[in-house]
Amino acid sequence: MKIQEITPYVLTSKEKGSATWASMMVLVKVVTSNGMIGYGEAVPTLRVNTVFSAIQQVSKGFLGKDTDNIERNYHEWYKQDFYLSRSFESATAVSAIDIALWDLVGKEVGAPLHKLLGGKFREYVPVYANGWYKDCVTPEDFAREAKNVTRMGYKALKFDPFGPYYDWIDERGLVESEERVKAVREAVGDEVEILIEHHGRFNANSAIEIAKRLSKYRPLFMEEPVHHEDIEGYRKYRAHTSIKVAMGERLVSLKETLFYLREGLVDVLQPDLTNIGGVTVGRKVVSMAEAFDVEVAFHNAFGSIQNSVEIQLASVIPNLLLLENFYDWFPSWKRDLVNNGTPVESGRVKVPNKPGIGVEVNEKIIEELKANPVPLEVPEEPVWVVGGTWKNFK
Ligand SMILES: O=C(O)[C@H](O)[C@@H](O)[C@H](O)[C@H](O)CO
Ligand SMILES: [Mg+2]
Repeated sequence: MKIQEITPYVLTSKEKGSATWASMMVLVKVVTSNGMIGYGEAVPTLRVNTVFSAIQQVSKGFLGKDTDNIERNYHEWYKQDFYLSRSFESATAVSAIDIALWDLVGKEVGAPLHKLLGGKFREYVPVYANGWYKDCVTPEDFAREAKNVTRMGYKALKFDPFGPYYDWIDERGLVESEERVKAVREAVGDEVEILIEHHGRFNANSAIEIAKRLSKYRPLFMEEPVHHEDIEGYRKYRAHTSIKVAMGERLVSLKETLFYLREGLVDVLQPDLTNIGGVTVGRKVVSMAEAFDVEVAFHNAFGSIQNSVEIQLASVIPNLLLLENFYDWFPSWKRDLVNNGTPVESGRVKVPNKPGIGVEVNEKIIEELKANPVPLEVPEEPVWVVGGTWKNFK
């Protein structure tokens, strides 16, 4: 099949998601010469505008190509772009198109991705909850909502307990963060896993202090304890802590990932198929992690196409730890965007057997919610913060 049209869409509505960027989706629709349709998804963040135009640019490299040659098509873009390894916009654009191509090939042969990728390793993908702590500030707020998450059947949940602290944290911040984590541990009991999100925002000294205070609550992992590119910070953190480190959502290539694995900086890799290079690069990255004895917990914070394709890849790999899940905290239109939903039951998702990425898109929602890409406002609370938590409680 020849690639005939590639169309990006920005979807948004008044209904708020768990964070500013969680209220949007950047969708890519690919149509072939024989009228088949595949869908992919790109990352929004504050770059909705530039990602939208990156998709238009990257499309020029894919139009007229054959959907049978997914690997070669990716490589062709790698060759053309020159700055791909340095451009988040190009990486997410090519990822979205790649996901749509895998969707198309699955639909063409009538097989779900898991079948094309080696077959199911598991029928159910274990997930952890994120996005559940909107507007939580006090320990009581966190405890109440965490309890609710466990009542919904989740066995693992992630949260960022650090309020507005950035770069460094003082005694007051350490005390407040600890009170929140303690409250959550007490609310969920010993058997539910707690994952601590730092959003890559501390210097190593502060992150190490945090680890000292929080280790006793047995977090499953500490996510992005230091700034993403702070290699020396990661090394220092590793030298002073024994707690597991998770990272990877901002990685944009196979070889960038190799660096973190080979340096021994990561225990749990968190690749995101919507910026690592789609399924084509994503499947290599998770196999490489397997060889390093590193588990995988896919980053999955944006929309229902990302969620669907990640369920497929998560179902086939032996080294899966968990898949991130916002599904229950999506604005409702993100759930409605796909016809056959992927609900979470008892902390896991049943792997769909429908062709391609395993879901069908409801085009009516696209027509209703498509919007012109416009530069986003930059509010005091950064877009990556779960809404209403960028506050101190005392
Ligand atoms: O691991 C993650 O999920 C990310 O770091 C973020 O994507 C956030 O948690 C998100 O900002 C909340 O919407
Ligand atoms: Mg994160």
